[in-house]
Amino acid sequence: MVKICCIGAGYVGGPTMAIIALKCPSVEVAVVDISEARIQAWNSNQLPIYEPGLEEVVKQCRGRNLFFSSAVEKHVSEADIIFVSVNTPTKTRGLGAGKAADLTYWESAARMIADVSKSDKIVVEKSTVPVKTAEAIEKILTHNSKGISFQILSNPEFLAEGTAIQDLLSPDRVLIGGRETPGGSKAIKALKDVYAQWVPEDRIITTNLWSAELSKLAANAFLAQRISSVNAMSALCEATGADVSQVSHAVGKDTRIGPKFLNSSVGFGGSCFQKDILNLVYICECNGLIEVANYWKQVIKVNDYQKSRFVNRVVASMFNTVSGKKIAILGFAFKKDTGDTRETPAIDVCKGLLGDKARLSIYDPQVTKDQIERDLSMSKFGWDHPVHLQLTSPATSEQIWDVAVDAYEAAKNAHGLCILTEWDEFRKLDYQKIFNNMRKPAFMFDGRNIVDVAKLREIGFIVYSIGKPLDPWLKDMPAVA
Ligand SMILES: NC(=O)C1=CN([C@@H]2O[C@H](COP(=O)(O)OP(=O)(O)OC[C@H]3O[C@@H](n4cnc5c(N)ncnc54)[C@H](O)[C@@H]3O)[C@@H](O)[C@H]2O)C=CC1
Ligand SMILES: O=C(O)[C@H]1O[C@H](OP(=O)(O)OP(=O)(O)OC[C@H]2O[C@@H](n3ccc(=O)[nH]c3=O)[C@H](O)[C@@H]2O)[C@H](O)[C@@H](O)[C@@H]1O
Repeated sequence: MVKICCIGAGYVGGPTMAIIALKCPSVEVAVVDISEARIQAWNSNQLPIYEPGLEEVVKQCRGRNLFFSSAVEKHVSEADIIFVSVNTPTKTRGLGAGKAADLTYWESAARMIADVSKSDKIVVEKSTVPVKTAEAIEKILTHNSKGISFQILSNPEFLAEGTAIQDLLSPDRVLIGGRETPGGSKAIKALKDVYAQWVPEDRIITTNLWSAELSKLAANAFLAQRISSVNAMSALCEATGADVSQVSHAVGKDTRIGPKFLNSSVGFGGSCFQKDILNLVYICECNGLIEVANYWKQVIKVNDYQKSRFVNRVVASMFNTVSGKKIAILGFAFKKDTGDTRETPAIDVCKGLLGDKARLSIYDPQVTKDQIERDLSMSKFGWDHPVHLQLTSPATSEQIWDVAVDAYEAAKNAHGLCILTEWDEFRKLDYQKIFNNMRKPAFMFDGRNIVDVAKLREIGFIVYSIGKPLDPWLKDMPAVA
């Protein structure tokens, strides 16, 4: 029986291994983590992450051929194939701080694999890593290898949160990179055999190691670039009276461009886009490719611009001050159908409004108060470390934000309402009821373009919706970041 061990029981390790266990009943899969709490949660009825469809898959396989354990060394030493899916945060100190990937967790996992292995292993990079990481990992593994053979493969993950199960069951492609040697080819075949249990052969792409590592960074950079492109257009739409949804639709009809990923928003969030582009920028700089680095840097600059543009719109519309005013924040997760808040644009928007002394009432169907508290007190990039190693600054004594049980409570007596996540339930709210219980004039700032602007204006709201023709009220308000 093939034994697989995955180091890192997170958003990638957990769901990916659950699907492998589901589709390969003859493979034994152990998912291990240094965080005891996370492993306990995976073994409980309250999984540590929210992902539609995940619970059913875990329940079906857990205890059969899927195991969650904190006995890291035991499972690593017994495995034939070891996936490494640990955090690869942005460095906060030293060389490359603010850009380069911090490979501390990866390196410690690799050293541990080298220490405890007694038989040949295939080690799979599942985490997103800088191109050429495999070379460094190989050195760590083969130094002191006691005659054991290690084959390194790059098998980056392309799942998106909220649709992880679907993405894993029916991936656009599975990418496997390996050494162009007989040993490398054998390892690639072994991993390919696992995926081939459910992924059609023509969707399993094999490449050399460096192409696989770089393709992952490139894919995320291209995706984020599309969002920054449409968001840049949204600012121009507001200035000219064009409607960004109409522009996206018209542009996306070109089959060479395609309709996906063209929704204008308050900015992209999530654990990877920014981190991976910063990493790409750093790699370009290290290779002396300054123009290329600057090109990709601009994707992040536009994203930051979009978030501050939104905050400025809110403040400028409300007579240039939100001091002491209650503002409802609907949605805190970085996208719908996930409880994940890593790099969510809501953090920057909330911090921007709190900086102008607003009082916030936050509601998100999947994000807890504790999480919001951590996010609003955490330093930049602090979140991307195992939970027990995260540093937060002490909460402010004067708490100027709170969490509401639902959207109606959040909006009660509020001056304004900001939609920051596109949860389906926000489309179906009784906006007349919300309007009746708000201060007047009542403002709606839709950062996700999900409300019916005409209907809300009919009710009496002053509406700002990203990239849409401006409300007459907003036309005279200077709000460019
Ligand atoms: N979240 C996502 O949607 C995607 C993430 N990725 C990449 O996958 C990697 C992992 O991301 P997530 O799963 O989101 O992170 P995560 O933070 O949810 O999970 C990482 C886990 O690794 C554990 N860990 C860290 N060092 C360890 C060690 N030495 N031994 C055992 N466990 C250790 C942590 O405790 C944590 O539970 C990152 O490189 C990320 O860029 C790639 C595609 C999608
Ligand atoms: O490497 C990763 O971590 C993953 O990053 C993204 O997945 P994810 O961040 O989970 O979610 P996306 O659906 O890509 O959304 C990212 C952000 O962009 C925003 N977005 C997305 C699409 C769009 O049209 N407009 C837009 O603003 C979302 O609201 C969200 O804040 C990629 O889609 C995955 O392929 C990749 O594996």
